[in-house]
Amino acid sequence: MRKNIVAGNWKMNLGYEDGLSLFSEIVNMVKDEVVGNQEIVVCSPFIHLSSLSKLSNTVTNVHVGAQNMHQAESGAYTGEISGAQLKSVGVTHVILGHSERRAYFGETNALLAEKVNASLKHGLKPIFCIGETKEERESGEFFAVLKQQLQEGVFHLSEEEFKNVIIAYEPVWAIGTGLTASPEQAQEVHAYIREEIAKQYTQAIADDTSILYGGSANPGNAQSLFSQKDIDGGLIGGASLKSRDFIEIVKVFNS
Ligand SMILES: O=C(CO)COP(=O)(O)O
Repeated sequence: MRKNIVAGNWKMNLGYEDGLSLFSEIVNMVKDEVVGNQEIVVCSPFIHLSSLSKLSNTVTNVHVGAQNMHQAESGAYTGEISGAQLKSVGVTHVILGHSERRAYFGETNALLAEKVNASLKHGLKPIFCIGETKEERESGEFFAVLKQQLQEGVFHLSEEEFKNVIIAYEPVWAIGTGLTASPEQAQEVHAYIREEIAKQYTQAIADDTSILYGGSANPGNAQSLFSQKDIDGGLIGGASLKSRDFIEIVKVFNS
């Protein structure tokens, strides 16, 4: 059975104390209000990770993730962070291939494949993001774009390795824009992704892969998105910075 996962991506927001306060609120709300088997992953800036990971030890279903990592083990890579370093502070997940990393930092599928390998080597679960731009959606070529991102980014993995991968579909045109993919549009893509995984690996592996939706998800639209058959959770940006909004999204999986 695949897991329902709600992950928050804080992006480059929150000072140290503000991040700790938000996370403490989330942990307390999870203890009081979350009753399902859903997993929660908070992906914070690096400065918070060590402290959040300690706080997360008080609840079993809350995990801490990074938003990026370098593909090398260690060495002269000024300003970068390695999988081993993340692991050493208790991080369990890492977002890789976010469209902001692809667009602003030139991350290619080939580089991301190396980062995916490095994350798995250190026992970190990659939340691998794929998504098309507005132009790619309008031109109708978006399925081909998504397929290429999967093929070059994660489909080189063995079955055993791929079982640790979480996929996030984040249409670039829906990120931070207030424009959300309709539940039907998102479902169509999620079903396509699952089909491609089944073709590459097996139906059983495809059925067990959690595929998250990201892009202007909020407490008002989460229910209709998450009720779609192939949408197993969300990768939440803006709404993950407010504990109440984030927890209401998490609670969609309470029933
Ligand atoms: O990029 C996102 C999560 O990774 C989505 O951001 P928003 O939820 O702010 O649109």
